[in-house]
This record gives sequence, C-alpha cells and structure tokens, in this order.
Amino acid sequence: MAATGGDSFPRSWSYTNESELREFARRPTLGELLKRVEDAQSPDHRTVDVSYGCSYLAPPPVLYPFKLSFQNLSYSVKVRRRGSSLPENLTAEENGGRVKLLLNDISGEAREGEIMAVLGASGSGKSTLIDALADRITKEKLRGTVTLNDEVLESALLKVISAYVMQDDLLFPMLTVEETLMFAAEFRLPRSLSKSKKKARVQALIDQLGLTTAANTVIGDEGHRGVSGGERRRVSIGIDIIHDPILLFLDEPTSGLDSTSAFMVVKVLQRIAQSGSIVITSIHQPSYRILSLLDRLIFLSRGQTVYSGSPAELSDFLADFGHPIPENENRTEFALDLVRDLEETAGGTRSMVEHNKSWQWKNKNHLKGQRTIRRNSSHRFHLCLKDAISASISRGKLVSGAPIDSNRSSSFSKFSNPLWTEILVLAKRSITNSRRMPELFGIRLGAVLITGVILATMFWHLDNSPKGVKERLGFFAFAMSTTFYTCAEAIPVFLQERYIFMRETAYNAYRRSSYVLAHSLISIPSLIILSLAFSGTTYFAVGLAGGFSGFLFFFAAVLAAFWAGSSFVTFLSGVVSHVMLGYTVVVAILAYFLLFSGFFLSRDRMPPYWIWFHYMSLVKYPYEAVLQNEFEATAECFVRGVQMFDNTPLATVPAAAKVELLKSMGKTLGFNITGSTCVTTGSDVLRQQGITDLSKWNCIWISMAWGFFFRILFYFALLFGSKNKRN
Ligand SMILES: Nc1ncnc2c1ncn2[C@@H]1O[C@H](COP(=O)(O)OP(=O)(O)OP(=O)(O)O)[C@@H](O)[C@H]1O
Repeated sequence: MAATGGDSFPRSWSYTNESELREFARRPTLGELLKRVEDAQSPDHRTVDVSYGCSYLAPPPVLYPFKLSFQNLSYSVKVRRRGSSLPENLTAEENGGRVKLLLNDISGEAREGEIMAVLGASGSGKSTLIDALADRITKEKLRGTVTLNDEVLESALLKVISAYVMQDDLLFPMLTVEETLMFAAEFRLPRSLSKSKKKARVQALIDQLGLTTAANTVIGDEGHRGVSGGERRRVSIGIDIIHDPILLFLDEPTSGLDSTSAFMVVKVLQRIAQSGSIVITSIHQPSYRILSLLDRLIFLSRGQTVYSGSPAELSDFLADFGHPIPENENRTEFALDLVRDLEETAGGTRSMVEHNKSWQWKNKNHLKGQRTIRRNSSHRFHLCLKDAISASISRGKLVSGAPIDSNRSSSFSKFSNPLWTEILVLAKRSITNSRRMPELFGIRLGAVLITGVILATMFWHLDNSPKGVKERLGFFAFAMSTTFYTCAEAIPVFLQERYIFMRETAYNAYRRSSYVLAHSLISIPSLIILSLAFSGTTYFAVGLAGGFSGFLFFFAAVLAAFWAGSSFVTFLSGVVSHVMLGYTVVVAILAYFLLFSGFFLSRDRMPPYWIWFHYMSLVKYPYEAVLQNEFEATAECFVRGVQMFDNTPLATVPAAAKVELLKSMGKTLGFNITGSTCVTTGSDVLRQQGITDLSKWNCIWISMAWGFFFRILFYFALLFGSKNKRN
C-alpha cells in the first residue's frame, strides 16, 4: 500500500489488491487509527497509512477543520420555592410545574482555530451553556444535540479530547508553577512518553502561557505570597490543556483579573485555538482589546440567544435592530446595556430574540449560496470524526495520544497511567506540598505532645490502689478519645483538596481509587510519628504496666486508634462539604463513641437496644485493648482487704477496726480475709468493666479493620459524591 511518512498526516487513497480492499471494508476502531498515527510518529515506523476509515471511498481530502455544532439546546430545572420570581421565558406548562428554563432553544457552532465567547449579564445562562456543551449536564435533562463534525459526541470520547477550566483556581499552594504543570503532565500524559518529553511539553506550555518568569514561583495562598492572579489563572488553564485538547471550555477565565491580565489570558486562548483547537469561553464584559481576539459571540439573555455572530457584525445587527452603536462606544458594553434595558421592559428581550432569528436565517441563506459556489470550484471532503481526530493527533494534538488499549474494542483507555503510577505521582505531589507547609503537621504534632504532657503530669506515676484503678480507667478513656479528636484536623485538609480532586478526576487525570490509596499510604508515616509522640510522653510517666513489650502494645493500640480515627474523619470529609459542619458532626459522633465505649457504662449495664452502638464505637476497641494490656497479664493486686472500705462510709474507720470487720466477714463467708488479702486482681477489674468478649489483639485488629472499612467508604463517597455534573 502506498504511504506517505514523516510528521505530517500520512495519506493514501488508492488500494492495489483485494486484500487491501477487504481491509478497507472492515472499519477500524479509533484506537487502531490512533495506533497507526502513533506508529507513524515513531522513528521506527516512518511510513504508515491511516487513510482508511469512514472516508475510504473518497478522493484525497482537503481537510475540514473541527466544527462543534449545537442545535436547540434546552435545559430546565425544578424551582424549589413558590414565591421566587420566575423569568418570563417559561411556558405555561412549565410555569405550572414550577420549572425554570435555564437554556431555551440555543443553537450555534464553533470552529477550529476560533474562540467562541458566550456573553450576557450575570445569570443569563453563560455557565449553563458551557456546561451543556462540555457534557456537564446529565443527558436526560438536556434537550437538543451537540455534535462534533456532525457526529454526536460520546461522553468518554469527549473526556479524552476536551478540557474544562473552572472559574476558580484550584491549585496546590506550595508547588511552583513548573511543578504544578509537571504533575499535570505526569497525570495526563502517558507513561510511554519519556520524562524528558514531558518536561519539554511543560516548557513549551510555560512559554505558550507566558509564564517563563514565574516558572519557579510557588502558587501561593492567603498565607504565602505567590504568583499574581493572572498568572495563577494561566496555570489553571495550563493544567487542563497539558495534553493539548481539541476542545477547550472555560468558565469566566478573566473574571477578577485586571484588564492587562485578562487580555493576556485571552491572548493565550487565541494561541491555543490557533494551534488547532476550538475554544469556547464565557466572558462577562470583554474590553475592546479582548473583543478583537474573539471570533464568534453568543449573547444570552435569560437563557435565550439575543445575538449570535462575529464581533464585527454586531454593529450591523444592532443597527438593523434599530439601535445603532454610537461612535466611540464599546460594542459589547452597549449590547449588554441594551439587553439589560430590554429585560426590564414588559416584552423583555423577545423582540431581540426574534430579530436574531431572522438575522440568522438571512445569513444562513447567504452562506448557502456562497458554499454552493465554493463546492463547485474545489473538491472538498469532510472527514468523519474519528479520522479527523487521528489527523489532528498526527499534527501534534492530544499530546497524550490518548493511550490505546489495542486488546480491547474500546478505542481509548480512560486513564493515561496505570494505578501504581498514579499513586506514586499523587503521593509525591502531596508530600512535596506538605513538606513546604510543615506548620500543618507541626500543629498536629504539637497538639498531641501537649495533650500527652498534660496527661503525663496529671496522671503522674499512678499507684495500684482502688483509686489508682479508677484513675487508670479515666486516663485510658481520655487518651483513646484524644487520638480521635486530634484526627479532626483532616477535615479542612481534605476539603481544601476536594475541589482539586473533583476537577482532576472529572477529566480522568487519575482514578479515584488511586487517590484513596495514595491518601491512605501517605497518612501512615505521620500517624506513626503521632503515636510514638503520644505513647512516649504518657506511657512511662503514668507508670503503666508491662515494661517495654507493654509499651510496644500500647503504641500499637494508639496507632490503631489514630488509623481508625483518621479514616473515619477522612470518610466524613468526603461526605460533608463544609468545614464547620464537618467539625460539628465529627465532634458529636466522637462524643457518642466515647459515651458508648464502655467507660461510663459497662457493656453488661447498657440497655440491650443500645448494644449495637457499643459495638460501633471506634473508641471501644483501642480502649479495651489498652485496658487488657494494663490489667490482664499483671500479677498486681489492685484491692487488698483493708482497701475494700475505701470510697465507702467506712473509709474513715480506724485500720484496726477494719481488720476486725474483715475477720468477722471471713468467718461468715467461711474463709480467711486479712488486711493484706488480695480481693481484686487485674482480671477482676476487666470483668467489672465488662471487658470479656474480645482479646487485646482482636481489639487491635478490629480497630484496624474499621480504619480500612472507612477508607473503602471514603472511596464510595468520592465515587458517588463527585459526579461533577448538573442534574
Ligand atoms: N439548580 C438551579 N436551580 C434554579 N436556578 C438555577 C439553578 N442553576 C442555575 N440557576 C439559575 O440559572 C441562571 C443561569 O445561571 P448561570 O450560572 O448559567 O448564569 P451565568 O450567566 O453564568 O451567571 P454569572 O455570570 O453570574 O456566572 C441563573 O439565574 C441561576 O440562578
């Protein structure tokens, strides 16, 4: 088969034998097409044919650029409260059903190399339209069609070829610009791409984004000085375009920026578009300079299109509508003011919507005529979507090359890297970020050490008297619940990361399971340090029993408690999205765990209908473990004959009288009790506390198992709680 090689898109349109024809008749998957492109780009395979596919019967093509079309998009939501004012663009039926129409019959198209800007007043539906185009609205709710090169886009394919840049800059504050982009490259670019190529891609992107001077500056946050707002916004864009997507959606990328920074951001978007992408962005109020960079505009008013066309045609459109733009007036500002004025009139913007429709109709007919002339003069050819994507990749788009799983019929594998690579990269990123904010772990360690020292001094060298037993029980209950409370700090840490996680997983940067595993693994060293700090400060100072082996077990129990507690808090932070609410829930539940642990009320004294909660109490298991460690193996006696009267009205009776009392009690009972007879051993203490059902090691295993259980729940919370789509 004839083939052309090199870096350009190789084509061949003639087939020489029957087997080739048969080969053509079998349509390849997109994966196969991309594989051929990949092979074509590798030095060992300079000549590869990717020409076959949906265009096999056609003559050599003149490639059409990508064209994203959307037809009659409508999207409505149920309005919750009756009294709320509804916009007038509701049908009677919808109004009756208290439904608000956020998008009303929106159509348009955007082409490769162009920036399409969605404009409108606040609440006009800009973000909603971007969401609709970026497949961030559930399919059942969105009416109308979105096609790329006249083919309906599957969600999985869209995720691979597109990127969505959110309004907020969700970045790790202590990573530099270059590190941030490098981590994005490690997530999004396939492992088959060497480190040096990834670095080269990052450098190219830094240049493209105009971030060369800020490359080694940290992103920063409220507490740390970092890059400027405009630079931060460009880094956010860079993360999402690291793989050079074909479609780029942005929600208000210039909001909050000064005019120079905003212009630079849009300039970057223009460069991206010109590199062979379609850029669709919402912009609140573009300046004159920004307007000159935009290719198409869609003006929205209450979910309806009031103007759709180029910025240049806007003046003619408005003049035709009877509102010519005065000289020296910013076109978009004038249009926005006009729309706002119309919105306040009785008829609303209906007249402008209708005028736009007739304007579009006129334009369409005009273009049709032009196209007929062009069709006759040149032999144009329209590539099907899969071929077009292959061609685009061969021209250098989608740097990741959307790694191909050649063994499966599905053409794209969802993720660029295997699970273990994702875990490594996630762990590396998190450790790098945390290392530069040592105060976060320092505060936690400080809290544990201070608690340990307070406990050590409060319960200094406890004796083995009955009071000592009580004090030990109090120490253990408090110590074990403290470990849980100090875990609550995980809430803000994860909540801060939560939106970064949602952004990254929405476009398959990595698996949710990788995140959970990495999150769990990197928490272990810090939990070990905290456990050592707590056990070290308290164990010997309080005078607990068991020597060094007893200390090791105590450390293991504290570690199990930290593990279970941190897993529980991590799970809660995956469910609750507000810091204060998170703290309230954690503190309340941990208080109940302590209440039901068996310290205040032993298991055999609990009402039977609360026993289930006793077994669910995470404090129960480490508490029982350390109690058994303390009382089980020891030969110590905790209550001797005369001490039986402690804490009773007979406590003040003279010692000789107590001995006499013991003698007569012994006579009655039939055995000898002296002042030094041991009446309560360690096992008796455990029995009195109702600690009879589990061995100390089982308590530790169960504690650890709870930890794993909550990590699994955390995974499901992320899986179902971060869909990133509107309903
Ligand atoms: N779930 C919802 N329920 C009810 N109304 C909603 C819902 N989501 C969005 N809206 C409304 O839809 C309208 C369009 O919202 P959208 O966020 O798309 O506007 P926007 O033009 O992007 O605004 P801004 O420029 O302020 O970001 C707004 O009036 C908003 O209040």
